[in-house]
Amino acid sequence: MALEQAPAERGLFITFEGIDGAGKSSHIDGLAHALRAAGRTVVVTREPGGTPLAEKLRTLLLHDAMDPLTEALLIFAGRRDHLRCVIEPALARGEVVLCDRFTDATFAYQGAGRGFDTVALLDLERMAQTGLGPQPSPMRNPDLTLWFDLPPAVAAQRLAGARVPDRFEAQPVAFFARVAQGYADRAAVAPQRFARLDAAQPREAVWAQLADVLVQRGWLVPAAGAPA
Ligand SMILES: Nc1ncnc2c1ncn2[C@@H]1O[C@H](COP(=O)(O)OP(=O)(O)O)[C@@H](O)[C@H]1O
Ligand SMILES: Cc1cn([C@H]2C[C@H](O)[C@@H](COP(=O)(O)OP(=O)(O)O)O2)c(=O)[nH]c1=O
Repeated sequence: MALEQAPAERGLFITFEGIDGAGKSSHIDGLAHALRAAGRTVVVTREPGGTPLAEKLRTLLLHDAMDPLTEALLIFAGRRDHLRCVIEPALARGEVVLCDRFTDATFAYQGAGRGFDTVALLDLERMAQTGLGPQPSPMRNPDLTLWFDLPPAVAAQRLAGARVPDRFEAQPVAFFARVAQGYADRAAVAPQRFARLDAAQPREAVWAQLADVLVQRGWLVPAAGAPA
């Protein structure tokens, strides 16, 4: 779908979520390109990571064994640094932040996947995502979460042979079934924020769904002659 300039200029925080292999990374650059073509300044970033400190934590998280609380604390420590150093400043400048995974991944992987206490995660979420600027402000949450929903067996097939698995990707399909349910649970409590994409469709069809979500929100408009 071809897209052209949209009027909105406030900062936008858009996250990409789904189990490993769901197809998130395949579409982030495409959306960045479409938004830039529409006149927006776009920051593409990821979690765990996104700052020098948080990237160091990412390396530890993806490769070193640790207990569940340590894992959760490192994830939120990196997230706060990422929010303070990258995400909040970009949003304050009116830019679009596209982030490959954010807090929903923590509820899905550490909470549903590993069975870590969800109430503790809610506390950590509140602590890490508030008090980020000089003025009191509500907890920072994404404006939109693009949820790439794909059956775990299909994701496993797509990933087989595609790349060397990290500590999370090496988990069995049953783990990803719990993670997928974790995403579904998060989506159920924030239906306005979540947009579910049927990620089992071919790449072009997934992109068409994604672009349509942005068009429906008024953040992109279809170019003249392009399908609405
Ligand atoms: N819609 C699709 N249909 C088939 N294969 C896909 C599709 N989207 C992505 N892939 C492939 O699946 C694998 C995982 O995609 P990727 O975008 O890296 O997923 P993620 O970032 O969610 O882990 C890659 O080999 C990619 O080329
Ligand atoms: C953000 C986040 C990621 N993860 C996991 C999910 C992924 O398996 C892994 C790395 O995420 P990701 O960057 O999506 O990996 P890749 O680019 O290799 O697909 O970290 C968590 O367990 N909790 C979190 O809060």
